[in-house]
Amino acid sequence: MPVNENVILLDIEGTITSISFVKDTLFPYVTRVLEEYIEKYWDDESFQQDLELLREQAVIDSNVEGFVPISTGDNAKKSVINNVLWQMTNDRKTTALKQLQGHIWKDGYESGLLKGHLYEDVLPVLNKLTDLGKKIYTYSSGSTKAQEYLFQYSMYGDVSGIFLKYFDTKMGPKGSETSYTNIASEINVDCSDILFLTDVVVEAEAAVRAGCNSILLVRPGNAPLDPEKSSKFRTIKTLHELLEAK
Ligand SMILES: CSCCC(=O)C(=O)COP(=O)(O)O
Ligand SMILES: [Mg+2]
Repeated sequence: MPVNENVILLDIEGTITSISFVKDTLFPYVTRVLEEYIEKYWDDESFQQDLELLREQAVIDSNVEGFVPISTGDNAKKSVINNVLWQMTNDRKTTALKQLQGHIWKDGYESGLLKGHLYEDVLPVLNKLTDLGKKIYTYSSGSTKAQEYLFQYSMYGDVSGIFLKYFDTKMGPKGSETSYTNIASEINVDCSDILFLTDVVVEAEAAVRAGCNSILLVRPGNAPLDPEKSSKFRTIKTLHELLEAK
């Protein structure tokens, strides 16, 4: 069997989806519609929950350099917009930002403006792995809703059925070992039965510290890997290599 582990846990951006789709399509979409979205949904319960998370995050962030506070009263909407834009400029992976982004992308996917990008090897290989009895999950900084929309409205149609469950930063940050033990206990397997695929060495290292195995993806447009730090890991260019004998 080319892959020993029974669980394949996939990072999204830089692993099965291009970084360019996230940075040049998804993020600019949020920047473009943010003001209109906040005006339209301000009083909705779903947005008020997102706002509560953003306010909680703002308390945590108050000492971060360049922090943009969220105010109450007349300036509240403007301050939320500025806080979100500040977080996005710094590519922060806070659960609060990611939850809001996921909700904003929903409209874009439903209107057909956004189509989730997947590298062409992803579906054939994941289908093959599923046929071999492997269980497929994702773990991304993007919220579980953002992940679900990306697969539901992908460039290949609705492919969400391939994935048994999506995990996000509610499991913990991707550079933290405990996030991987949390995921293992959520799906009731031992870490050693999980193969985590990612483009980021720090994430691979955290997964390995937790007892998982990890392989690095080298996709076009990814940041170059540090040769020394990445040398401990197998690197592959497409998922097809998972099906080849090692
Ligand atoms: C699920 S698509 C949105 C991706 C995103 O917002 C992000 O920050 C990428 O994180 P990843 O952990 O998939 O590299
Ligand atoms: Mg990634």
